[in-house]
Amino acid sequence: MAAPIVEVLENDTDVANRLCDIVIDHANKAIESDGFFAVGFSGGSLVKFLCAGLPTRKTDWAKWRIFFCDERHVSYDDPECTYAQYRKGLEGKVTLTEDSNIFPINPNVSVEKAAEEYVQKVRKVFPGNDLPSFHLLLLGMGPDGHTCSLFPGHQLLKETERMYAAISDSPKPPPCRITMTYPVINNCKCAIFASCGAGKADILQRVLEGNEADPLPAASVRPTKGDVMWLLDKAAAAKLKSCL
Ligand SMILES: O=C1O[C@H](COP(=O)(O)O)[C@@H](O)[C@H](O)[C@H]1O
Repeated sequence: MAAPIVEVLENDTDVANRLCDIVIDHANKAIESDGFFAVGFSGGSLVKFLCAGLPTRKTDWAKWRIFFCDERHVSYDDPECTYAQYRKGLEGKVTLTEDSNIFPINPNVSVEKAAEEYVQKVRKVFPGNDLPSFHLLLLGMGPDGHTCSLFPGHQLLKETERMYAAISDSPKPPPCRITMTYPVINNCKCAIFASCGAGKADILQRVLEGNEADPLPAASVRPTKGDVMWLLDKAAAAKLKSCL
């Protein structure tokens, strides 16, 4: 298991640019070697970072297979819907076709059923693989150390079987979501976190340097055969001893 790679950039614009450059590089290499690019998108600040820069770069969007690392169980017209946020941000710039190159959850069934259905969608893109290995997961981290919809102290941190699970008691609203779990997260080829702002500084220090006995959710993202990278702005990195 490789140690996390940490890059500190001047500000959030530089983080977004660097992130988009790296994503496109991974995408084009995966398309060349495997014929498709399986990527997990997160919500929150990642939406703005990716929508700003991805459309200006060259890639074959038809070969992308965009899944969600987590998603809120709300209708597509709800402003909390991550899928809708990406659609809005990329509209008119990138051709996104539902269940062809982008895979939303089904909000019209129960959250448990939506998680089960989503596993089937993932399986279709990785036929024959018991545990898919995404080319890239793009992750955010909340100020409590959560990533995806895996929250500190939640029982889903112990999930070992299902690759996506439902959560109905998310401490951050909305309460009902579906989320990737560690078995599939830590089977990815590469995971990249992008975190910006002074509000993340304390928790980042704990996640990256805390060596805690009961690690925060973001600290448990350690792909067994892949890399984990952190792209930070100076404000978020301000309390890292290794960056002083
Ligand atoms: O609720 C969520 O929050 C996390 C972190 O968001 P951020 O805005 O603090 O970067 C996000 O990664 C996740 O996808 C989302 O559902």
